[in-house]
Order: sequence, then C-alpha cells, then structure tokens
Amino acid sequence: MVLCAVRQHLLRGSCGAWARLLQRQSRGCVYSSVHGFQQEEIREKLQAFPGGSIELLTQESGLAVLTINYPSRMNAFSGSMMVDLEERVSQLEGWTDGKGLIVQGASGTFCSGSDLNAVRALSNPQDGMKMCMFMQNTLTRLLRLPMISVALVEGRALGGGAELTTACDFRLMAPGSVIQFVHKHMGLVPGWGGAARLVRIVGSQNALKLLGGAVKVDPELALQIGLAEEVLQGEGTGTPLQRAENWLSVYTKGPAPVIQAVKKVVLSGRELPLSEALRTEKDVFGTVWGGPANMQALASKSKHR
Ligand SMILES: CC[C@H](C(=O)O)C(=O)SCCNC(=O)CCNC(=O)[C@H](O)C(C)(C)COP(=O)(O)OP(=O)(O)OC[C@H]1O[C@@H](n2cnc3c(N)ncnc32)[C@H](O)[C@@H]1OP(=O)(O)O
Repeated sequence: MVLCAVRQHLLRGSCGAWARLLQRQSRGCVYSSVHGFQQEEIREKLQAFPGGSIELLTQESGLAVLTINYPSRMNAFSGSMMVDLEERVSQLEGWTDGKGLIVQGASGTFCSGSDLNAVRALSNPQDGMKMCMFMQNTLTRLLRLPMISVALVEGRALGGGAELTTACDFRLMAPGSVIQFVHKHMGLVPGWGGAARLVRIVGSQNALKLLGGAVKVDPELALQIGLAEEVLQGEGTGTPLQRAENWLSVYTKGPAPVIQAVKKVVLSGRELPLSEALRTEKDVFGTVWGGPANMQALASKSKHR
C-alpha cells in the first residue's frame, strides 16, 4: 500500500484534477487512520504549544526558501510550528513551478530540535507516538517533493533539527556549524525518521557511530562521511543563503517539468524496488518525451561538446 502511494505521488503533477486526487491520496503516506493516526487530533494537541513560525517564500525563478523561525529558542520546533511545517509542505506540493528548495533557520542557526517545553508537556508515550507519526509524515512528504532540496546548516542542527536536515536531498554547511543527533543524551532515539534516512545517507556503520556517540559533526567530518555536500566558504561572496542559491542553481537550471522529472526518477530509484522504479521511470519519461523542452532541444540540433 505504501509503495502504491509512493508511485502515485511520483506520478503527480502531470495534470489538474487527477494530480490533485493523487496528491490527496499520497498525503500522510507513511501513517493514516489504518495505523491509528488521526491527523486532526494531533494537530489540535500541537496547536496548544504556540510560538515561532515556519515561513515560506516562493520565487519566480522556481526556487523557494523555507525558514524555521523561533530565534529566542534557537529555532526549536514548537507544536504550532510542526503544524505550520505540514501546511507549508502542502503548499509546496501544489506549486507547479517549483524546482528547488532551501531549508534554513532564522538568525544564523538551523534548529535546536523539539521545543523542550512542548516535549515535557507531551512526554507520555501516546502523545509522543502521535507527534512522531505526524512529523514522520510531514518530513517524508518534504523529502518526496518534486524539487531538489537543500538544508542550509548554519550554527547548530540538534536533535529533531539534525533529523530535519536528512529530509532534504543535500546538506550544505557553513564554517563552524554542527549537526548533532543528541537523542542518546536525551534518553531517546530519533523518531522523525532521522535514523532511517541517516543510514541511507552515510551507511549503517557511520549512522551507528553518529547516533551511538551523539557525535558533534563539524563540516569537515560531514564532508568525509558524505553527510554534507559542501562547506559554504568564501567571505565576501554573498550571504550563506546566496551561496546556497548559487550552489543549487547549477542543478535547477532548466524548465520546471524537466527538473521535477529528474527528482522523480531519482526518488523512485532511491525508494522503490528495481522493477517498480523502472516502471516509474518509464512513466516519468513519458511526461517529458516529446514535451516542449525536448522538442526545442531537437529543433536546435544541440551538441554537448
Ligand atoms: C531529542 C529528540 C527530540 C526530537 O527529535 O524531537 C529533540 O529534538 S529534543 C531537543 C533537543 N535539543 C536540545 O536539547 C537543545 C537544548 N539546548 C541547548 O543545548 C542550548 O540551548 C543550545 C546549544 C541550543 C544553544 O546554547 P546557547 O548557549 O548558544 O544559547 P542558550 O542555551 O542560552 O539558548 C537560548 C535560548 O534558547 C532556548 N532553547 C534552546 N534550545 C531549545 C529547545 N530545544 N527547546 C526550548 N528552548 C530552547 C534556551 O533555553 C534559551 O532560552 P532561555 O529562556 O534564555 O533559557
């Protein structure tokens, strides 16, 4: 059922009503009422812990910037910010012109995880599980957006903040920044899907070390183990956000349907068994074959020297 939902999600975006139907079906694609998950119930509980916001800025260029904004708590996630994030992801799912996404924290730091005040109030196992399912659904949908995503890590990404970085396709780190899965120190393991994604990014040996040792991962170590793609060096060459935009623009240059198709085939290769991935690739190929960008390239007899 889950694989079916993934495939439907991948095929999304082709046309109007059908795309919207598939989009609705793919919502909450990890957990639904079948798993005892009631989205409205947990949304209401989370809304009782307000503070901060998640800001979304979409640009005509097809690039969007999502900002985690609660500087007085080092951009920790309040309950209402978890709900905000889900809403912003819904907006991005419906953005047909989207090609790239940068996820950043406000005021020079990424995110210090869950707001400990909300965590204390929701510390019974039932509430913890509901919050965990809510955030897994949201971060899975974030990772599966048909656009190329980057976490721009400045300052610290701790606990749930470290997990959030793994829900992006790439991580770019500013000098002096740190990603740390502090869960062990909190008597926990990741619950927002961060462990499963981390294993896929750095391999199980490295993941075991990072989680088991609650290791402070600086940019150098992150590059070495493949957690980060690049360190954003270069004083005087713009803000870290501008540098991240430049980095991403290499991969988002071109028409939106083509960039979205690129993300979809890579996503299916990453998530689906080979036969399923091949069939999905064929379907996605069908959306660009003979399309405007393809016809234009053929007409211009482009060479690739
Ligand atoms: C572990 C699993 C769980 C999940 O996955 O859901 C989590 O994420 S639990 C949260 C894990 N994060 C933490 O435990 C962070 C704890 N905070 C710190 O270690 C420090 O505050 C730090 C390193 C983020 C920043 O240190 P610094 O000295 O630069 O600043 P302050 O400590 O003075 O922090 C400023 C202000 O922010 C508040 N703050 C920071 N993080 C959180 C948070 N996660 N929840 C709530 N509040 C947070 C801190 O208490 C300060 O507020 P103040 O009113 O001035 O005391």
